[in-house]
Amino acid sequence: MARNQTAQPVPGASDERARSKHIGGLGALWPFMVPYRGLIVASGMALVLTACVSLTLPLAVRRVVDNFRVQDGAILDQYFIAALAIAALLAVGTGLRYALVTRLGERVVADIRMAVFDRVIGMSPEFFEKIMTGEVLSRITTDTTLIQSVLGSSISIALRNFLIFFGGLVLMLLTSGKLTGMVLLIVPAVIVPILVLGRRLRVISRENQDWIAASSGNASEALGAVQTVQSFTHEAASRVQFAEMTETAFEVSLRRIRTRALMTVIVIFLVFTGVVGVLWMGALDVRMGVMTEGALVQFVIYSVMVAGSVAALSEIWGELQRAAGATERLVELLHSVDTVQDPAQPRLLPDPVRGQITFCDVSFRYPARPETAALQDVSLDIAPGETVAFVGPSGAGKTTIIQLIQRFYVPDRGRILLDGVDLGELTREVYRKHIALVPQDPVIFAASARENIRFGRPDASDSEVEAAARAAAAHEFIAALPQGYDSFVGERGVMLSGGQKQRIAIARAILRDAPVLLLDEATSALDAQSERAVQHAVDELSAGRTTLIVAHRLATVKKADRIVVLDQGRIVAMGPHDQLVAEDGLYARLARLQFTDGLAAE
Ligand SMILES: Nc1ncnc2c1ncn2[C@@H]1O[C@H](COP(=O)(O)OP(=O)(O)OP(=O)(O)O)[C@@H](O)[C@H]1O
Repeated sequence: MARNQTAQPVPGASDERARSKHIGGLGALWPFMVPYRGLIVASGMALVLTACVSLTLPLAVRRVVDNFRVQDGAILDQYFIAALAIAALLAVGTGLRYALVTRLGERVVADIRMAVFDRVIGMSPEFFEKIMTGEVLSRITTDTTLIQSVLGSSISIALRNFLIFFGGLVLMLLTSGKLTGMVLLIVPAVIVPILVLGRRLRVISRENQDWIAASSGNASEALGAVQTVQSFTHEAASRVQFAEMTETAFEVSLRRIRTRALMTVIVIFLVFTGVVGVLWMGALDVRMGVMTEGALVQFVIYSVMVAGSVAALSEIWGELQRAAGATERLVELLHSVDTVQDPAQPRLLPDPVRGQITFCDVSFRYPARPETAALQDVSLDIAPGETVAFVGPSGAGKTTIIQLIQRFYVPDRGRILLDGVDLGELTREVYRKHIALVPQDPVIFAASARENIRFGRPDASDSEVEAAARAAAAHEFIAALPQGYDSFVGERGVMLSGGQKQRIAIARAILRDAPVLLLDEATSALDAQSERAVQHAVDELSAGRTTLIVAHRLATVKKADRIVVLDQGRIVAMGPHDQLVAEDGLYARLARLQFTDGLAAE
């Protein structure tokens, strides 16, 4: 499979992505958080409360230890009760913080998901030429999940650990300046190997993930096309490819395991040596009466808390960076500018819309192919109710005409008018209500037959849906499905034949009941019976509407009021079938070659 090459991880590519992630990128989340100020303040308060409470716990422990040998047991009881009260406060505060912060994370991420989808669903096709739908989906799901975990926990954990780190350090100093000094001397000895090995570990982990992603990409491609793989007996090769990538991922993870193990040995050894050293010094101080046992215990607890907060912060830092990158990517989507814009002050269409379509000197190049003109100086006036068939060799610009009429792109020069109003002066939503499209490859959604037809007009009643299906010659086969109109037709309509899908698409367009009909005929030949059924449905649909057909069938072309012959983006001939055949130009040649039922049979 040729895609294999692209599936290979590019060394350093993800590093590059990671490095560009400045944690400041998270600032872009702020506008999404502002509406929930109350929640933020409440979470902040719960957070500060729990941090302060946990810092007081060692103080209570110290009192308990120092009063072990006091005769009056009531004092000891008091300190234990105080410790219990602190623990209860800590428990409630932590639960509250969790509930508030998680809710904030979920809410903000739901808002971001909706904002991104709202933006993307309205973008014109040029946007999707530059970005793959898979990428948009991964941004909406994976990137927002990262943000969710950051907002819903990491940020609050980071803040709490900041508080505990500084608070704990100050309290350590107050407990024993000498021992704190010792700890501060030991810290660099532990931190340096963690930093060095940690960096190596990150690089290896990323490489490992790249390989896993590549191997699953490879597997999903092979499984997605499993029938093709089996038809070409490519299973063995696919197995080898997948095994190689998986083994490589395993070898990389072995390197990760070795580095991690080494790091664990070094860190545990250094940390415990340090702890033993400090305790030793502390014990000497206690023996000499410079320090009480309780103070030593208090000091040890603070050191553990401070060390724990440093470890937590170092872990969370990477997550914050990843989330910052994710935020940047989402914000990029949110701020992407659409090449097609609606006017600030749109005009209205005359009521009722008659369906006159006019092309005035239209020239157009696709933004992705600026060197070739897809349409050049096209002028054409289509009367209300007229049926016009567009024919021409492949790449002549037929589909481009249909795209421009839907205003998926804006012409470089010239104007396109509906009932005398320039499309640029209308909002796309208003204007497209007057258009019904039957695409070449009918899109069927993973829903019931009824819902698929109702897509044409969501407020249509069941009887209107059925009437449309009858007119499209689709009623009979739908009624024969196991659950009739409620039958699920499978993802992309896999449970339907080509002709059935087309008739559903036609029923959808009939239901839409728009004055302008755009029909991109399917190129693939249907059997004679389906062909007749589809043809009948098309006749029913186009009656009384302005109809533009990209035609591939002789029957369609012959029925059209007018045939427009396109070649290399220009109109080269125009007229009814007989006249064009008599002229013996491109049309006559095309007709002989292209139309499946051929002129020879005439
Ligand atoms: N999205 C696009 N980006 C860049 N170029 C495009 C795009 N879509 C079409 N083209 C180019 O524009 C020209 C006209 O294409 P168009 O799809 O209108 O042809 P067509 O007459 O419908 O052909 P066919 O009968 O094969 O469908 C072709 O040269 C094509 O390669």
